[in-house]
Amino acid sequence: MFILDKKNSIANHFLYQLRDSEIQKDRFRFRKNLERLGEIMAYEISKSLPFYQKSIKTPLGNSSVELIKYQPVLISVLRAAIPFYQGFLNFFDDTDSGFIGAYRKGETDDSKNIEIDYLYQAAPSIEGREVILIDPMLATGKSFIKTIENLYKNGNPSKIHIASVIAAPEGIDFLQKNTKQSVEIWICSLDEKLNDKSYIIPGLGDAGDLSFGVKL
Ligand SMILES: O=P(O)(O)OC[C@H]1O[C@H](OP(=O)(O)OP(=O)(O)O)[C@H](O)[C@@H]1O
Ligand SMILES: O=c1cc[nH]c(=O)[nH]1
Ligand SMILES: [Mg+2]
Repeated sequence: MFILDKKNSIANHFLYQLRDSEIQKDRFRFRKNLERLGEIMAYEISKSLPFYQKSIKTPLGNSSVELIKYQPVLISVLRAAIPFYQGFLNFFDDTDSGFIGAYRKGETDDSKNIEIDYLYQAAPSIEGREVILIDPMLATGKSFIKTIENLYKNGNPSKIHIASVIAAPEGIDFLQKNTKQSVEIWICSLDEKLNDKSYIIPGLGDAGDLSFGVKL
């Protein structure tokens, strides 16, 4: 598992602004910081992808470069993923994307009752491809598991990456126990625990609501 804030960097500033209960009220800045972390995580994940050598003709001579063989398919779990996903798309600018409409039902009950309503899936073939599942919050892990189960209808991926901003240990555990294929987990920060409503503590609150307003 890769955890971005294990090493100090400018990303700490973006995480700080996302978490701070006053600064996060600036919705534009909140979305922008998610997007910036999406770009940073895309960069980190890119280092793990297969590369091939390509020669280049400059106006003055010849050079060569290593390029990514196949850009990974990006899967965005609506709605909170939209700004974080945009960061990935800024870097993997020519790849295929898929969109999942999922949300946690029964958020006011205790965590065991949380179920995921899976309303919409529009995704390309993922057969033999590397896939990055993108959602800024990894709480119980149920949204990711539901997404993975349904995505297999679109083929067997060569590799699944999970990219999140803040994760709870309970969610990481749930993911590792409930995936038939091993998944590579990339997060910006690992928090303490879930509360009795399955919100991440200390977390940042509700990422979807902070980005777009409270949904009914
Ligand atoms: O790990 P889990 O317990 O499944 O929780 C994480 C999910 O909760 C949030 O979405 P939410 O259901 O609030 O929908 P939203 O994006 O519309 O706000 C978040 O964006 C994840 O999709
Ligand atoms: O803490 C949490 C848990 C799920 N979804 C969020 O937006 N925040
Ligand atoms: Mg939400």
